[in-house]
Amino acid sequence: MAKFLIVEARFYGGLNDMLLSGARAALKAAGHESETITVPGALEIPAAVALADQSGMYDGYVALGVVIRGETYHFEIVAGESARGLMALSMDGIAIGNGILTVEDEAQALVRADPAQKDKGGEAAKAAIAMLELRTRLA
Ligand SMILES: Nc1c(NC[C@H](O)[C@H](O)[C@H](O)CO)[nH]c(=O)[nH]c1=O
Ligand SMILES: CC(=O)[C@@H](O)COP(=O)(O)O
Repeated sequence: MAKFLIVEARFYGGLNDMLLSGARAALKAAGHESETITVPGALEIPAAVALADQSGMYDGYVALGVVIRGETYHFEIVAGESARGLMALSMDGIAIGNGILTVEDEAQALVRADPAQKDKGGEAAKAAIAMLELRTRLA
């Protein structure tokens, strides 16, 4: 059994709840424990993962968030930089699954957050599990 930390940016409560449900279900189905922390937005997720990993308390991480395009360039920053930050941590050997939705509108987010539809929360959890297993095998 491994211990995962779910780091969620609760920008859209109902959508976040759906992502969280899918991620927790996937981790539990694989026999792993999980805890959840909340950060203000997707931009804060990579730093939260880095800080949590310094504690040595967790084996892997699942990043959950919803980024919906608005009127300005900020969407590109939030979507791109949160993904880049997670990728950098992943390249350092930290087992992470990226479940940050980057979508045009709430309808697209709903389909992807829903565990009964695209279940991106569960998908991110399964990716984190797979990367931890890979790291363990290659260690
Ligand atoms: N617009 C969205 C944000 N924006 C907030 C940023 O993530 C960040 O918290 C802020 O810029 C302060 O550093 N965050 C989301 O998760 N989703 C959005 O749609
Ligand atoms: C992704 C965002 O930061 C976005 O929701 C902000 O909206 P806006 O670009 O209209 O300020």
